[in-house]
Amino acid sequence: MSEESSTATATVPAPKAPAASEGEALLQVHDLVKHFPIKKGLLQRQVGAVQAVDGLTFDVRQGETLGVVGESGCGKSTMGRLITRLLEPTSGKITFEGVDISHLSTAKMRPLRRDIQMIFQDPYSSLNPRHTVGTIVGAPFRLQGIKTENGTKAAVQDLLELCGLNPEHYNRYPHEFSGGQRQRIGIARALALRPKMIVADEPVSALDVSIQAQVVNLLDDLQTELGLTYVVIAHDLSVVRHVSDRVAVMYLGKIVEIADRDSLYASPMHPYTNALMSAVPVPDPSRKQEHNRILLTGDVPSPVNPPSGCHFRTRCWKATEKCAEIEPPLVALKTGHQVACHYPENAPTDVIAETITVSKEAGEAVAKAAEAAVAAKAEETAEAAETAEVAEVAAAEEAPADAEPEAAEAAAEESTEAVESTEAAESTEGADAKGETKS
Ligand SMILES: Nc1ncnc2c1ncn2[C@@H]1O[C@H](COP(=O)(O)OP(=O)(O)OP(=O)(O)O)[C@@H](O)[C@H]1O
Repeated sequence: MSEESSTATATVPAPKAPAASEGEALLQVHDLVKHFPIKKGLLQRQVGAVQAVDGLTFDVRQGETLGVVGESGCGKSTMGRLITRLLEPTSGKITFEGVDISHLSTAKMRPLRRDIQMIFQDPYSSLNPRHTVGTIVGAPFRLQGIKTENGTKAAVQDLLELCGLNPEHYNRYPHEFSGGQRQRIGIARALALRPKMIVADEPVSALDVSIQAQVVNLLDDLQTELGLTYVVIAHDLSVVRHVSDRVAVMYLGKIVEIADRDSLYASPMHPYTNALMSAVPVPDPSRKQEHNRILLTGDVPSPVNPPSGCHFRTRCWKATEKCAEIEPPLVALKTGHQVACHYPENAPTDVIAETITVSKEAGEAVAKAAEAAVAAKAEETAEAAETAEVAEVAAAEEAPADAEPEAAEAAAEESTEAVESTEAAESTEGADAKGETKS
């Protein structure tokens, strides 16, 4: 970094002292679930749910980059929006620096928005075309009511410089920039309040390959310079390999494998991870012979009605009856290497026998719990159906809007989500089109 820019960055608020030391968990996620309700009919009764995220448990350590990979629709973006609290979780716990943020209200989340920021995939739709770069990057200061030493303009120009943009372009509009430059503007905006953690959802997939490397390198440099913690969501395994310290592989709302990058790439244990890895092209023709390509058949099943047991079993060449009956728990087969599979590959042989016993016991416990849950659910559904019927009759006879408690509740839930999501989008001033359409 030039002398000029290092002097300049001094006007931006100084980074807050990290509360967690190196290697300690900054973010802890426990059994996180997000089910989007599917509603039908005049009364908008819930007839099912998209199980986008279905029980995620993981940590993000101070200063590391956790890469999250998986096919389209497996719940990566939903996970990202949950941990930045752009979405309200259905259940589970999210702890940031020891504080439970799972169900914090919009007002209580506001100060925390300074610490957790998001970079969106599409630099074309995440920047307001009617605002100048100065307004876009300066928005977080305005929204949080922060006064900077030499004024917002100087702070914004420092941020532009930090992200490799010309500070003179302060008054330009997004359409005057290329895709890579726009993503840099998005990064500058995310950095404005010196966050501790940044969730980057497919930060380079909308960019040309030549530009991708520049943006990845910029993220790398900023991490070193500012001590940032990243969660990088991507479907490109080479990008994830380059940026990550640890990698989590997701399939249909669940983490199927999580490990240190080198361990995961050298000896992937879950058949799904193996299949993903084998799909990466090998540039060296002499190594092509030994490269066994695993072709996955079919599509990812619908998250509305996922397969029983192991979600991957319908596409897995190793699946047996056991996989349909018992959901494999995520267990550590090596230090720092967890996998959820009854028949893991590349696992140390001494731990396999042990794991099989553990997973059998855990599986039995899960099966028992599932049976109990099904019985409880059946009872609950019967009760709910009865209540709904009574409400429907009352609705038909008297005041229709007031007499449908379920629908009213669901609407309230949805509007809370919409408010949350709008507020969050505001905090970054990012009109993220995907979020707007989905939420
Ligand atoms: N607001 C929503 N309402 C209903 N379903 C949703 C909503 N948001 C996401 N989904 C569904 O949840 C599932 C997971 O979506 P998500 O976008 O998290 O997956 P992804 O792995 O990020 O995929 P992609 O890489 O294509 O964005 C999908 O089936 C999607 O259709």
